[in-house]
Amino acid sequence: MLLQATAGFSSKNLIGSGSFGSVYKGTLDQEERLVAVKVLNLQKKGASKSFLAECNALKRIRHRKLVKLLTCCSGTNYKGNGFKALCF
Ligand SMILES: Nc1ncnc2c1ncn2[C@@H]1O[C@H](COP(=O)(O)OP(=O)(O)OP(=O)(O)O)[C@@H](O)[C@H]1O
Repeated sequence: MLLQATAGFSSKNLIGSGSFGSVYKGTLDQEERLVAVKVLNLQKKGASKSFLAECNALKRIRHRKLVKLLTCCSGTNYKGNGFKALCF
């Protein structure tokens, strides 16, 4: 779903990058909802920890000045490599 939403994590959809990953613009098909998808670079030391910390902190927070965390996604990709992403 996220692969489709971001046109295969295309560089055209890349919004920015931080210490632990890249953020892509995406559109969720069904609702045509515009989202930001942060894909963690699991090669970076501390990326998994950062993912968990961000999930845990943001799932509980609702604030008009903070983007809403829609979902967290953790698993393996089609190559069998770890994949972690946050969807805002
Ligand atoms: N929800 C979002 N909507 C739009 N752009 C975003 C969103 N989240 C992040 N970005 C863009 O992607 C960039 C990278 O974000 P990311 O959260 O990975 O790192 P950061 O918080 O900027 O830096 P660091 O990881 O070093 O603390 C941001 O600087 C911003 O330009």
